[in-house]
Parts: sequence; C-alpha cells; structure tokens
Amino acid sequence: MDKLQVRAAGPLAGEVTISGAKNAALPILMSAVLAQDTMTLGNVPQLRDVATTIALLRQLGAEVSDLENGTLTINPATISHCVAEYDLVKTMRASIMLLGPLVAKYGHADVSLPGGCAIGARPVNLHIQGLEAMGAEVTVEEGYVKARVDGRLKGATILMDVVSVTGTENLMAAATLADGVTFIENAAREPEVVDLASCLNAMGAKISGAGTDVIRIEGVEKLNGIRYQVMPDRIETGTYLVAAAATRGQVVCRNAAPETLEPVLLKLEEAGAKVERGDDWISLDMEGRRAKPVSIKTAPHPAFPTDMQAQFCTLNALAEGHSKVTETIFENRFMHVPELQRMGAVMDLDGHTCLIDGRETLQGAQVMATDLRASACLVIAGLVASGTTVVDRIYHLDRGYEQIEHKLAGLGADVSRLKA
Ligand SMILES: CC(=O)N[C@H]1[C@@H](OP(=O)(O)OP(=O)(O)OC[C@H]2O[C@@H](n3ccc(=O)[nH]c3=O)[C@H](O)[C@@H]2O)O[C@H](CO)[C@@H](O)[C@@H]1O
Ligand SMILES: C=C(OP(=O)(O)O)C(=O)O
Repeated sequence: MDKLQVRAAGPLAGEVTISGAKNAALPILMSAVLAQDTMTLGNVPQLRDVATTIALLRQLGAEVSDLENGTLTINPATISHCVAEYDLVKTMRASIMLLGPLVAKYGHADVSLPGGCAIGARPVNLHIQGLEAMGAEVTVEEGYVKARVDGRLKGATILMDVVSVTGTENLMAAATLADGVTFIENAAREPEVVDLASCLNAMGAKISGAGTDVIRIEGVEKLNGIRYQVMPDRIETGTYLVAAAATRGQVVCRNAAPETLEPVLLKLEEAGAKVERGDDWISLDMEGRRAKPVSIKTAPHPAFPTDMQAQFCTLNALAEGHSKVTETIFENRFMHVPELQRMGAVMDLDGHTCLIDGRETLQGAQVMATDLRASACLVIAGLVASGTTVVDRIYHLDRGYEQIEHKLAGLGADVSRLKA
C-alpha cells in the first residue's frame, strides 16, 4: 500500500489549480444513465472514486471513454445489466446514487449495500423510503437493495427526516423521469446538489428550487445527452487554504468557486488569514502569523462542512490558544484525533466535541489515514511537524485528491509517495 512521506519545508507559497469536485462529478456521472444518448463531461477529476464509477458504469454495459484531460464520454444507450456489484460498491459508498437513476430509466436496479465505514454507519433508509414514495417496490435481499417499478415512477411529496446530500441527489435524479411532480422537502442545499440539478436541467429536466430546502421536479419523458463542466471542488480548495494557513504561508487557488465555501473562508479570516475572493480564484495570506484558534460546529450547508472538520482540527492544534470542534453529521468522524495526538497535538475528545489546546509545532510520526479527510489533516500536520511524517493507507487520499503530492510540491512542500 502506498504511503506519503512529508517533511516540513517552511511556509507554503504559490498557486494551485483546483480540480473538478468529487462530490459533484460522482452524482453527475451516475445520472448520465438517465440520458438517451452520449454525455460529454468536462472538469472531471482523476480520482480513485471516478475510476470506480467508470468501472461501475462499464459493468452496467455503458460505453465509457477513458478519462483524458478531465473529459469523459458516457453512452448509456448500451446499458443491459442494472446491477452494481459489491466488489466495486464496497470501495465507494456513493455508488448508491445509481439506484434512483437506474430504476427511473429501466424500471429495475440492484445496488449492493455498501456497509458501514470509518466515519459512521451511513444508512440509506431515506433513499429507499423516497423511492417507495414514488411507487417503487424496494427490498433488501442478500446484501443488495433491489428496486422495481412497473412503468414510470410517480411524482410524490417526500419529506426527508434528516438532511441527506446523496439522498437528495438520488431522489432528485430519479424524479426527473417520474410521471408527475415531485417535491423534496428538507432537501440538502449543498452546492453539489445545485450542480447536479443544473446538469439535469441542461439534459431537459424541469427542476426548480435546488439550493433551497424544497426542490420541485416536474417529470419529463426523456433526457438528452449533453456537454457539461463539473464545478470546482470546494473541499479540495479548503484543504489547500488550510495547508497554507497552518504553515503560515500563502496560496492562490485557481479555478475555484469562492461562493461555494464562504463558511470556510469566514473561519479562515477568523483564524487571522487575509483572504481575497475573485470570480474564479481565492487567495490566502497568513503574512507569517500563527493561526488564532477557531471553534467550529459542522452542520448541513450553508453551515460549516463536515468534510473540512479534520483539516481545521490540525489548524487548531497549531493555533495560539484553545478551541472547540463539534461534529454533528457523522457519529464517528474523529478518527484523526488519536493520530494527531501521536504527533504531539493536545486535544481531548468528549463525545461529539474535541477540545484543542494549540501548540507551536508538532512532531513527525508514522500515522494511519482512516478516511479521506482524516488523511488530508495528517498530511497538513506533516507539513509543519519536526522530523518526518509517514502517512500510511493513502488510498483514502487518492479517492478524493487529484495529484496531491504534485500540487503540494508546486507550493514548495517536501512530499513524496512511497510506493508499496
Ligand atoms: C459523495 C458525497 O457527496 N459525499 C458527501 C455526502 O455524503 P452522504 O450523502 O452519504 O451523507 P448524508 O448527507 O446522506 O449524511 C448526513 C447524515 O444523514 C444520515 N442519513 C443519510 C442517509 C440516510 O438514508 N439516512 C440517514 O440517516 C447519515 O448517517 C448522516 O448522519 O454528504 C456528506 C455530508 O455533507 C459528506 O460528508 C460527504 O462527503
Ligand atoms: C466522506 C466523504 O466522501 P464519501 O461520501 O464519498 O465517503 C468526503 O468526501 O469527505
């Protein structure tokens, strides 16, 4: 298994180009099965999760090109087999987003249940209940969610008990081909939901309200293949901004979407960073200062994103004073805390809250990446720590960060991949 070796090399400085968003690319790729003809997608990031999605789509029988310079074509007309097998699904929970589009277009879908993961149980009950409300018969047999409908799904009013990003996306995508009007209430408002809605509308769907907590979808009979550019990755952007802040450096993120990460930018300003926003760029400059501690509480958009919580734990571990980080989305998303403690961070877990007493620096150590953002926070810690940090199990990192070692090296970091 590959590892990442990180050594402190002073403040980061320079420019980094942000990739397309993993969490927008995945639902858009999976919703491509709804089209009648070829979809051409641009700004698709070269990630392990994208490779898994391509493999899943090919397993269904779709003709999918290789990803070249961020561009991918998908011809779903050849789909013949509506089954997403366990071997691929177990590596990527987002595979559940095939369920809605497949049953809406083909009337049947079998998608393996992905199982629990490091950050929490992550059930899919809301996905299932929403499809049932639209008239599908859904069973769970031998580890697979099996959805069936005779003819078209029916428009329905669906109240989501919990705000769910992929739940909203799955049901919104399914409802585009339903007979009648669907309302999704208490919908997720994440920018990636809006990006998926924009793509579906360009394909001919009639969706309004994406980005608010009530989404209205008027079903249509068919959707067309189109060209679409995936939005920039706000979490990747936030990760490079935090990396620059933790090293007391500066960075300009190009091809970014500042309006999608305002809660993160505000917290970075509170930490003492000078942040500037352009149309498609964000710059951050610590002017050599050590970060001030910032307390955060994760919650659905437009509040502070859970996918940036781990990175802010590292920033706070290096800040001048005390802070409190509260996780409200996933029950087990502090797996990075014991690893940061091994690097000398002073932090205490109390249920869903982590109390942090910042230190001037950390010490390099061998650490284990437990999930995607935990991995990122350990890499950031390594950029500052004395000695050498070796982050093991970086396949997590490869799920969500395109060429992280090259991008960091471009900012002056001393980072290298140790091949297994
Ligand atoms: C591919 C993708 O976009 N992943 C993102 C998505 O994950 P994902 O869509 O899986 O996360 P959800 O928004 O669904 O999860 C939010 C909460 O709802 C609960 N829940 C969810 C579905 C369900 O049927 N029942 C249920 O109880 C979950 O356990 C969790 O406590 O949003 C998360 C929250 O912003 C992010 O961390 C992930 O990066
Ligand atoms: C938790 C994440 O992703 P996923 O939902 O794909 O596991 C993430 O992007 O931080």
